[in-house]
Amino acid sequence: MNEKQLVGEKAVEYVRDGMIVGLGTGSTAYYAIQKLGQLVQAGLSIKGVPTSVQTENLAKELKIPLTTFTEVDYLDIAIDGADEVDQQQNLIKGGGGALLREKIIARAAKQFIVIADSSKMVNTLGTFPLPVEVTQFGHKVTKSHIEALGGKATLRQMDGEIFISDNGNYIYDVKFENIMDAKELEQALNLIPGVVENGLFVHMADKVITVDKNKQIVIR
Ligand SMILES: O=C[C@H](O)[C@H](O)[C@H](O)COP(=O)(O)O
Repeated sequence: MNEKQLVGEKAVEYVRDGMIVGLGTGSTAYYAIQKLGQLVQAGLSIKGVPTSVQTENLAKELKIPLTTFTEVDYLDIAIDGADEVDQQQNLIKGGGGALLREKIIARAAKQFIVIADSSKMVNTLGTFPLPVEVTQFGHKVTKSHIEALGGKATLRQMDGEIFISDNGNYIYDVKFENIMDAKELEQALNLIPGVVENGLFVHMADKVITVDKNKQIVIR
């Protein structure tokens, strides 16, 4: 079993009957959702809230019942991947472009469980360019304000076109040298008009499930 599957399936052990479950996005969350699909087929009763259209489609294929924030105002648990996890369990997320819905869902969850293979564990955040979701309107001006904070911003492209998020926004991937104060940067970015959200998740993870050098699961 690969590391992503190991951590993804481990996280599902925290899901109990009757829970409202935030369903993450990406190649690690995929394994958690697959496992949840199997458990639902075997009789587990849950309702999922997907963090992206991609995950919504996957959950529908697997016949996982879904709900929305018009019906619920909190979640019991959310399970999601990360692009980087530092030693304080702060995260960079959004490599798949789902950061906005992911952050709303993580914040609404009583328990936020992060699943990360060993390649995601870092001392300091910032090797992975930080995704910043911005409105299309005025995005070049917004970019210059983002870069004034010290990073180099690149407008995300996909298949030769500008990438558009599930919320209809653009994403800039911003390379900072080292992110020394994640909380300060998270707040400074979100104060810029035109920035909708950024991929820094500070003090949000309740548990990180990863794998050590001996391929043993580590929960911290
Ligand atoms: O927008 C995408 C999400 O933040 C993902 O959780 C993150 O990019 C990690 O994805 P993966 O598990 O595919 O590495």
